[in-house]
Amino acid sequence: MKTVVATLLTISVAIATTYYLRVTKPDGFVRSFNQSYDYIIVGGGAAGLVLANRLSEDADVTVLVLEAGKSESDKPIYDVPYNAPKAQMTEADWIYRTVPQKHAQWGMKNNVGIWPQGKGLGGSTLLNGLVYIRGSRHDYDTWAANGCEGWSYDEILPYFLKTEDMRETDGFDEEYHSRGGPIAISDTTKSEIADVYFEAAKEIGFKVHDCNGNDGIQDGFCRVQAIIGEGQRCTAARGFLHPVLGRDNLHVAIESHVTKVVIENKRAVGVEFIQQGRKKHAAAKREVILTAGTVGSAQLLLLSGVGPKDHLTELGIPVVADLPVGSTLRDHMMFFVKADIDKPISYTSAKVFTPLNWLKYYFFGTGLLTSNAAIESQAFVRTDPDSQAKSPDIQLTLFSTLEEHGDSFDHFNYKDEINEALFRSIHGTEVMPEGYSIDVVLIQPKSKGSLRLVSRDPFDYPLLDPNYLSDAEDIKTFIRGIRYAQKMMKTDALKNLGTKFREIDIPGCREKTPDSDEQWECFVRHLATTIYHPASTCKMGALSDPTAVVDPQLRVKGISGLRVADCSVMPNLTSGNTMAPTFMIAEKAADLIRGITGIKRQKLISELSRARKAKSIASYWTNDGRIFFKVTMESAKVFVKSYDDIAPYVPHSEEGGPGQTDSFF
Ligand SMILES: Cc1cc2nc3c(=O)[nH]c(=O)nc-3n(C[C@H](O)[C@H](O)[C@H](O)COP(=O)(O)OP(=O)(O)OC[C@H]3O[C@@H](n4cnc5c(N)ncnc54)[C@H](O)[C@@H]3O)c2cc1C
Repeated sequence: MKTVVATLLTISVAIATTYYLRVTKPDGFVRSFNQSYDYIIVGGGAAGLVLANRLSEDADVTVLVLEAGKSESDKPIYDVPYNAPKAQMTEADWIYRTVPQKHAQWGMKNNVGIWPQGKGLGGSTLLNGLVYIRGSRHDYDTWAANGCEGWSYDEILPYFLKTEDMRETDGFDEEYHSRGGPIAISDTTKSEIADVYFEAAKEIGFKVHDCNGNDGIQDGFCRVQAIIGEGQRCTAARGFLHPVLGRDNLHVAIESHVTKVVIENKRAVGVEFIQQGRKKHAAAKREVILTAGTVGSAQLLLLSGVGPKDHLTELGIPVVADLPVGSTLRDHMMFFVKADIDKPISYTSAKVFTPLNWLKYYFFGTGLLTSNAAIESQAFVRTDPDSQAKSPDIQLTLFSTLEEHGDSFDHFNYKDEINEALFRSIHGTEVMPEGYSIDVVLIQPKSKGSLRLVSRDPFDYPLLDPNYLSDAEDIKTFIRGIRYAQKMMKTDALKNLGTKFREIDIPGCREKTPDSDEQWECFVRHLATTIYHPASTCKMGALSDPTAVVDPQLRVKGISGLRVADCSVMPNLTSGNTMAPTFMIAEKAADLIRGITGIKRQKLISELSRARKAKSIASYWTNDGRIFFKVTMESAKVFVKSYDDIAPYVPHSEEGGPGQTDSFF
């Protein structure tokens, strides 16, 4: 009897300890403050926590992070990858809304769409779809060509690598992936249906590869990589903050809503914020860094007198700097096409949310709950055969389920009759149907919108007008994307699963000819929604660029001691989801702030030392005045500014001398 009790006791203690270790997180948040800090970071989201970690590496500087939301440490539910959609519309979501849209969202109540954005430590990494995709070489080379010096693909790739802790070993290419960074990246789960997508992709001629590798040329088909480690979501808080909460020089304050940047004589000297109903102030000795996201950072600049003169004057806000804050809002949109199948191999809530899967998740980090909402594969396509486009314009994301948002109908603000038409036959059934969804995403939208204040009250949500589908080109691209999705569904591989296209039957489009472009346009204008990637409200550009708010060092033009370093600075949307690029922006920002001109230099030094060991450089070539070299033993593509840097390591017998070019690119 004693042995049985002892065994049961030991098992219980083991279970309790495992559970505790997996679901509890450190706490280290301050409610009392110093008078001043070297750096004040506004917003503890994806970007803010990168900066908190990197800037506080230097023990001599003091850093304060102010986050409006709570810590997520008491909400383990955010960590479960399959729960991603359920984290929306909770207290970790600002639940913004768009203004009524003229050209889109016709199927939504008052043409108003809901815009989730994360609130709490981790920001939108608390509730996002976990997809880790960097965008294309062309995105960044275009940024650089348009005046953002230092932001070309070759220059920013090392910052992607710096963030990453790649957990996969299969096909791991060290030129494009690395281990040991703060954010765990794993391949998503691989259901039986995911294998079939690959067959389908090959059938229609997609190149199957790593969309985060391949020299930044995304075109093709790939598994989805996601911010998952040990089966759990690796939020920015888990990756960047928790390991450094013990640093004495880093203070993190939650439930601290920043209401204004204090700017004196064109210099940011501190911030005002409200914590638990009390107004507080913190002074910045060096810089205030805004990382409050695309909505929050722009809103704060406007409240602080930085923005379009007319708009500020209208609201009675004294103008500190006349800049086009909020004038170039952009967002990606998505549209789902769905198919039923007759094999029981897709995800359904009934199959996923079982007691056994919860046990597997909590104790072993395995099972269906570790799937990021059934998002398993993706394709990047240049759909326009006539265009000279250098990168894809459509992303197809394959969800191995028919359920978009768990079992909720409310996420998109669709009218009741639309909800009925779209979801009743999926969620309102006793046996949930099997199938898959192809999410067609417009990754290079031409439509451009705006963000404006509604009042001087910092707690009033701003007017968010993405102006979706106002550019007719966007509709054409969407329809071409839908045709690709149809093409995939018609492959033998997917037909063999019994693929049956799920007809869309919604009021407003019934009179259109079935499957005509006109009918698809009608569907898209009614049903397409945000895919939650608003960006570009504080656009980066050359000092001379009248559309830019920050310069390529991310400094707000005309104001010293103030930077913006989050998703809002993107000059243009990247081709894919925006979290990985935001991590990269913040990694680079940390170095810009610290005066490090780029880890390109560090990488160069280590590559040169490898070359020294290898005794030679195998080959080199030039491109746009830059010199690239390969060492003999390992393939390492690095560029240097001058031939002199590599000359000592180039053997005399080697072909090519100064000035010789090679058409490698
Ligand atoms: C539902 C959803 C799904 C998504 N899915 C994906 C995906 O699968 N893959 C992907 O790559 N990207 C995805 N994204 C986008 C991605 O998460 C964001 O682009 C990224 O997190 C932006 O980082 P950020 O630092 O700019 O802003 P955020 O991460 O949103 O952080 C901003 C932080 O600032 C805080 N803040 C705002 N205002 C104030 C204030 N006045 N005072 C103090 N704090 C403030 C906020 O509370 C928040 O914590 C998704 C986003 C959402 C919302």
